[in-house]
Amino acid sequence: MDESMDSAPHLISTCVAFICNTSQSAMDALLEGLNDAQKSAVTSPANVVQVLAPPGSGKTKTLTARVAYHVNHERLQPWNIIVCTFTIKAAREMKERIKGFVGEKLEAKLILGTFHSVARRFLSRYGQEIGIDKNFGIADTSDSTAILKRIVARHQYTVEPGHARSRISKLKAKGVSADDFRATAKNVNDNEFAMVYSSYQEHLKASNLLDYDDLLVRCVDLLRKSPSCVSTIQAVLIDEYQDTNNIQYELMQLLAQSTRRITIVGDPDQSIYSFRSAEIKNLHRMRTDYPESVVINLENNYRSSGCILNSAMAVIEQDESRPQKPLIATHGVGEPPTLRHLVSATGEAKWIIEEIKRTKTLAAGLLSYDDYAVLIRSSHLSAQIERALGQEGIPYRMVAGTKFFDRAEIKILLDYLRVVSQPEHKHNDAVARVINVPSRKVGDATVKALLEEAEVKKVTLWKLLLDVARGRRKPESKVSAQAQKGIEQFVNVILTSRERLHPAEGENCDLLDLIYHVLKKISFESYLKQAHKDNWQDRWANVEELVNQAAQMTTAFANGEDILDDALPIVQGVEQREDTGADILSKFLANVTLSSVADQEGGEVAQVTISTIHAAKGLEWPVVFMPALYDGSIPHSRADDHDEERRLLYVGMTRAQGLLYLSCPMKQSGQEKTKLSRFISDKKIQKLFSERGPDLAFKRSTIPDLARILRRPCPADTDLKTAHSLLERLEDDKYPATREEMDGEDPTWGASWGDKFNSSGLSGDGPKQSFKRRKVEGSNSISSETVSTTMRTVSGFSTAVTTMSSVKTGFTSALDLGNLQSMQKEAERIRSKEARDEAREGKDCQATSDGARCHHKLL
Ligand SMILES: Nc1ncnc2c1ncn2[C@@H]1O[C@H](COP(=O)(O)OP(=O)(O)OP(=O)(O)O)[C@@H](O)[C@H]1O
Repeated sequence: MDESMDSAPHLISTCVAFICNTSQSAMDALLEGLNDAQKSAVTSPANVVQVLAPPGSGKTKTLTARVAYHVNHERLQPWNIIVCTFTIKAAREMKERIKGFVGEKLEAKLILGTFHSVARRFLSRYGQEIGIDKNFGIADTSDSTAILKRIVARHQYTVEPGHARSRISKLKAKGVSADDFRATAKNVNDNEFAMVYSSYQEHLKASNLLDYDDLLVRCVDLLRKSPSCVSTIQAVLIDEYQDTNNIQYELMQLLAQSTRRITIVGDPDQSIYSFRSAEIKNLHRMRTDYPESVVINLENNYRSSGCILNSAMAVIEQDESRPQKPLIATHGVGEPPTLRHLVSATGEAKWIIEEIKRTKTLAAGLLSYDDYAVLIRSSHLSAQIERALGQEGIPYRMVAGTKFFDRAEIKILLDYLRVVSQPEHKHNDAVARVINVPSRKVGDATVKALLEEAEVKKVTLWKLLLDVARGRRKPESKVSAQAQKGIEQFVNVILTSRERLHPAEGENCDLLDLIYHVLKKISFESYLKQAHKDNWQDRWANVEELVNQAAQMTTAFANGEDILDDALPIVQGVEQREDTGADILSKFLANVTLSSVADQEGGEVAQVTISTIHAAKGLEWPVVFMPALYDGSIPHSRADDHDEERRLLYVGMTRAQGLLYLSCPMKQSGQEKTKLSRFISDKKIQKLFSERGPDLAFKRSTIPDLARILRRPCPADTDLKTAHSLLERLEDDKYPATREEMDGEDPTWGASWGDKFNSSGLSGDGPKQSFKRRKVEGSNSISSETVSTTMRTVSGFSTAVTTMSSVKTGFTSALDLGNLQSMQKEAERIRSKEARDEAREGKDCQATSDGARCHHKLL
């Protein structure tokens, strides 16, 4: 026997051992940092897994690891796995996390995105099965409203177009078509609405448009009719499941129809989208439809300090119909959250800015502006905060405010591109919006008349304009000579651009060249300079940003890469449409229409985030402010479901990792008096909060505790001390905090107490407040001793576990708060005793109110 044959078994066993070791180590890496419950969810052999868990318990982390587990250990092909997220931002974050496990190449092949973008992919590839044209456009909310406005005006219906749009959307979310609705219409109003709904659908169809809801509805139709389109799909995973609506539920079922392999993660306490028809009942429905479901609960919270968690639980536990659930804090107790009263909305905004500056400075590099979020119940509340941030020159980003693709200049350019892309089929509204931008002397009345004429004659506005420009048709309404010329110019812009869209046979469209052509033809930069003298540079920078995005896409397209999230598995027996060179523009437009993420993410400059609470779902920040917590704001005056409003507050509070501030101005910006939100007005709940912002200057444990919660290195003592010298006020004492302090408050609120005293000729560094300045603690601070975080190693992974002397490790309900409070009281008692002792010993510091002097001495 030859020698090599002899060594073969050894070689094979070495290889097997190597492969086993490699896959074992890959498995270890995948499960590293997960707790036992998370691990069992990730590796569960069950077909249907429901991970139900409270905020910050690692649901998204678990879902991500399960995707990686499917790929790395069950050897599923990534293109046979669908992952649906609730927002584009969440999709991006998950992509990033999955990349880390399976590598960039495999990650790119996953079908991962929002329900809408996943549905769009299937419709784009297989839509012909149900008669959907390949290059269908997507009608955004403003397109839908504009269409409905015209339908209502033309037939003199009584329904308000915005209301009609949201009613149609709700019906679609429940899977009720226009015909279904008509069949059940009970009265005159219903009959009228049925007609509006039908006309709207007809208009969309004639224009080859789908609105957001149609993407889901039509995808459901497609997958019902042609299940083979998803015959290759082996696993479906859904994030934020509690906010799925009926149509999304159906879509989930259809996507997973081949193997019924589904993993969902969710939290009923975070269900906050019923206004978008989310069905909290879908959790139970799933258990009925999939009796094989295995439910795994996660109980550890890895995000927030104990105090924050406890206050949030006290809020949610007011809903007595809700089952009690354990939630165990893994971090230290931390600083009690703040519940701050302020005199006015303006004062509240100024106070927020003061607190951002104070805490950021005192944290000596531990916090940056990126770490702060201001979460608001309604978007109009941002105005005061934005102004105050602007005045202080603090950079900020808006989430769910005016999004990049909603900015006027971007909308204009995109409208042009939409018309260039598909002038014949659709986008009457886009044509109408830009025909006179920049001005071509085609007045509103002319545009309106032409639009009506086009709709009545059932031709597109573009076709009508083309005929008018070429002298083939005389419009019914009078068109001035100037307007005629303007129409000709507009038609010329579109036609010359379309030449670039369809270059010579075999050549691809150069998207950049096309965009530059449009910009030049409409002299867009000059137009912006003229129309927006004060901020045209910013607007032009936005345009440049859009061009950058197009450039990236062009490069990817040229390199033959899969641009956008467009890849779908090839299914035998179902024809898959090929891309052509001209498709790049429609893909680009589809992508931007579906984009609803905040702009300028990941920019160089650290920025404070302003977001609605709804849009903050799934996110976390070291420091969170929630202003305007009064009845009417939260619960919102128009909200029917107060339980959902309470959940909203709970979602907001649980976004905070280290510091949480709730605040309530005594007067709204319109000067109406306020009443503290009923969700936090209970005395027992108020006890969980401190009246003022946390003590970061005098209490030695605050910053080290914060650093531990954030898993960041603690700043050096010298840096912390230097930070003190940078601030005039070390504590949250610039504005009065209690009702007593505010009584007799003069109407010039907004100026600080100090300012007011100075201006009234009084000297001193503030009013006579009941609030006592604190003194610097010794290094043997109580809090850091009472709460310590230790690392425990469990089967190859480490988790931070909090141990507290005298209180138990976690808590399961807000009732445990008694413990926390008594602990804090005890800490406070010992601190005062120390201070008294020091005073007796004749030290420089006075025990009560002279902390500031003491502090200067210390420096
Ligand atoms: N086992 C763990 N050990 C340490 N940190 C963890 C663990 N699991 C999750 N985390 C961390 O906890 C934080 C919250 O995780 P994640 O966002 O996945 O929670 P979630 O349950 O999806 O929260 P929410 O419901 O509020 O969106 C993240 O910073 C995450 O990295």
